[in-house]
Amino acid sequence: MTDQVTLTQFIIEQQRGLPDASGTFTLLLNNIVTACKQISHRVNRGALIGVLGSAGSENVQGEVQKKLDIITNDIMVKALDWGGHLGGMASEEIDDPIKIPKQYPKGKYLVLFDPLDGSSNIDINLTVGTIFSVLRCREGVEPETEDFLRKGSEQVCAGFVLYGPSTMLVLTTGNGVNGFTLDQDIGEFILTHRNMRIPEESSEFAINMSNQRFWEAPVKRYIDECIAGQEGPRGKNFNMRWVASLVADVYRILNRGGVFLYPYDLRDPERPGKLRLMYEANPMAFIIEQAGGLCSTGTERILDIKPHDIHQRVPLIFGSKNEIERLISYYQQPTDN
Ligand SMILES: O=P(O)(O)OC[C@H]1O[C@](O)(COP(=O)(O)O)[C@@H](O)[C@@H]1O
Ligand SMILES: [Mg+2]
Ligand SMILES: [Mg+2]
Repeated sequence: MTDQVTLTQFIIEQQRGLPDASGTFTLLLNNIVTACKQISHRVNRGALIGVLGSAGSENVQGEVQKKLDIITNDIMVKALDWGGHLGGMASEEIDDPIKIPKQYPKGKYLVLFDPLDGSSNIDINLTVGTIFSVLRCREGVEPETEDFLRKGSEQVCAGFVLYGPSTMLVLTTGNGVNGFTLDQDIGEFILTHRNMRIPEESSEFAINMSNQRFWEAPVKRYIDECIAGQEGPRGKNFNMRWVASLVADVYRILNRGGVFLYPYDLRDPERPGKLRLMYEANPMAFIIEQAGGLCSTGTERILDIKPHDIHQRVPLIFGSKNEIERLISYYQQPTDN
């Protein structure tokens, strides 16, 4: 007997407290986790098994796909479709919702996922991840696109797996945020980071500075004030980090606080942001809020957005509570641009 708590034990323990729990959710999560272990293995083997590099194709958003974008998407779909707990799925890499094959039973959940987040980093051996969001669906009905288009506040579970120096799972079911580390020797995720909380104060920001000339006034002001440091209006020095893998930037902020911004910018006025609402912003917003942080577009809480498209993009600003409140207040003040 050991004091270690496995992910399965942790989930079963949590479900015991719920009156109408049937065990289906535990099975669903188990299948997601199995897929992520397979992905972890592929990412870790990398060049040894010939999975790096471009696939030479584009996804629905016109982005060049890496081989691993396609491989990880296939792993997720295969691990999830047969179990009888899903009504349907949606993936960053596939235009329309993915139907459950006729021979398999249909269940009461929908899963939306980004199978490989930060994939532009994969060939340079930096941290990447898998992000997922779970919604309820009408049972026994073939879900239409409309059934997926629900506010983030309706998520029943959200999580991400980080393929970094350690493989880690960060998870919320609406009852705080917990982190699990994959013990490669026994193939189990072990609870290592209980009840993760984002520090309310911070002096670290994350933004892609190369877009500076396209930012709107509130973002310019916030970043200028950070950079002005001790001599500026904030009266303290700030540090900057930008991994360009959302999963890694979120994980850092969960641990030591900070602010992440991928704001609306004027590069392409038709494009509302870079990151995708349904399988990037929503699951991360659920996790960030459950850990005591805030998540916004600058003018609206992410979890309150009524979606209109599975692949829609949003401005995304999140992190330590006091800093995000300050940023939101800048958006509320009249400016020149
Ligand atoms: O390259 P940029 O413009 O800095 O964007 C980085 C952002 O794009 C992403 O890589 C988008 O995710 P995908 O790799 O899943 O398309 C985020 O993980 C990251 O925060
Ligand atoms: Mg992504
Ligand atoms: Mg991706």
